Amino acid sequence: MDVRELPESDLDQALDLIHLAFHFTLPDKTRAYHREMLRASSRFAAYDDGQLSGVAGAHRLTLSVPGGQLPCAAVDFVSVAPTHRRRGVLTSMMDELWRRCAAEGRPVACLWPSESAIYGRYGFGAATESYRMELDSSRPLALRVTPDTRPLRLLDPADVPAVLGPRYDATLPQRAGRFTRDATWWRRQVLDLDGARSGDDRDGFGAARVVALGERGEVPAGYAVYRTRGPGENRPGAVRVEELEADTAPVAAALWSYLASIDLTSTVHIPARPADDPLLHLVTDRDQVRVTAQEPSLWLRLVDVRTALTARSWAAPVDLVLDLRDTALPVNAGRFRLTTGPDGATWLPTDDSPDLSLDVRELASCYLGGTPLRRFVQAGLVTEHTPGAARRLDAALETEWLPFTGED
Ligand SMILES: CC(=O)SCCNC(=O)CCNC(=O)[C@H](O)C(C)(C)COP(=O)(O)OP(=O)(O)OC[C@H]1O[C@@H](n2cnc3c(N)ncnc32)[C@H](O)[C@@H]1OP(=O)(O)O
Repeated sequence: MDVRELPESDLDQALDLIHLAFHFTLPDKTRAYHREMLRASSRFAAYDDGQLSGVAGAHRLTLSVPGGQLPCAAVDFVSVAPTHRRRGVLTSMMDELWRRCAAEGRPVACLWPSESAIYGRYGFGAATESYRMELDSSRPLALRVTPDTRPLRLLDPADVPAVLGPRYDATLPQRAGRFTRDATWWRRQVLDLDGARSGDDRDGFGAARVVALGERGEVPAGYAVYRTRGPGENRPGAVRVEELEADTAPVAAALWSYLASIDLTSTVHIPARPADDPLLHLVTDRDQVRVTAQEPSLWLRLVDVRTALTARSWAAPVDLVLDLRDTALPVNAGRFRLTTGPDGATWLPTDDSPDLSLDVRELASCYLGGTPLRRFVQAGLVTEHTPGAARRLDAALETEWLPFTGED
């Protein structure tokens, strides 16, 4: 299997393969959108005797991590021809991904798997979690916090990147697991203004609306991106909240009150919120909000473990020896002393006996401050040789807010 750069001349053939593998029949504008995304990515393909049999691309994104940001390969489009499955094509393409990450200086890679069973073997671990929620808005939303009384206004979608871009950027240090955005990303990925991303298939929900809170001319103290669907024969009118940011609890209270009181709607669908969303505590009647699913969202791979560990900030000092397994990228494996402090961390090879033995996959799951390492000790996946070592490492990894990735 020959894995190499996917040339521009093979883009259409690669799209055919992607749409075949994912069972997609898409309108022309969505195909054109996929083509542009694939063309702009770090793209590569597997050829069997000259025949295209696998394809993958990595978007060149920047991921927020605790205390900073890292260049990230956001893996997408992974497709293997049904005639070539389970012959190691994906494994060969992953090896190409590691080479590209090293060449492009991307210490981390991430993805949303189509199936959770696929990527753990390559050292990816679920690093952020999201809650799917539903709010019953058939009755007034009662809250325990008085909503901020500053005005709400609907933004013209064309103004959103300029008005909300800086506001969104300000959230990056607060929550790990997010991507930096440019104006195109706002327009196409977040707002889907031309319907190309969704292919206009939005389950009856209309165009993106954006409501912002704050005085005109000021950076909004909060905003929500949402869509609405009027009542139908067998279903009530509904609001779908795609993104919501608020500086304070009263700002969040004002935005949720607005979303729960839109005429001709009686349900608010909330597909993805952080597990520590204050909404769950703001409501007077907790039964008014139901968590309908709790699911992993972003899967992370520490491709260059040393760079990743030394790039993030740490909440507490530790001095621990970790015995790290990494079968897909043995260059990371071995015994290392992790020393953290207010000025950062060092990760140095050592012969000292380990306090913890773990796989790079579990380290990735803990890296953004999501799942505590103790959970993996309890699950028998991480070995704690020194009692209390996992608890100490958890204290150092902890972040004020849980990591969250709202977009896929
Ligand atoms: C980020 C994204 O783009 S996610 C999208 C992934 N793509 C899809 O789901 C599209 C449809 N599926 C496909 O194209 C292919 O089946 C792929 C890409 C999932 C797998 O490609 P393959 O070339 O068949 O994988 P490959 O042969 O390298 O398999 C390597 C190992 O992973 C395992 N594996 C592969 N796919 C799966 C799966 N869906 N579930 C569980 N295990 C899997 C194989 O059994 C093999 O295990 P082994 O090493 O123990 O023998």
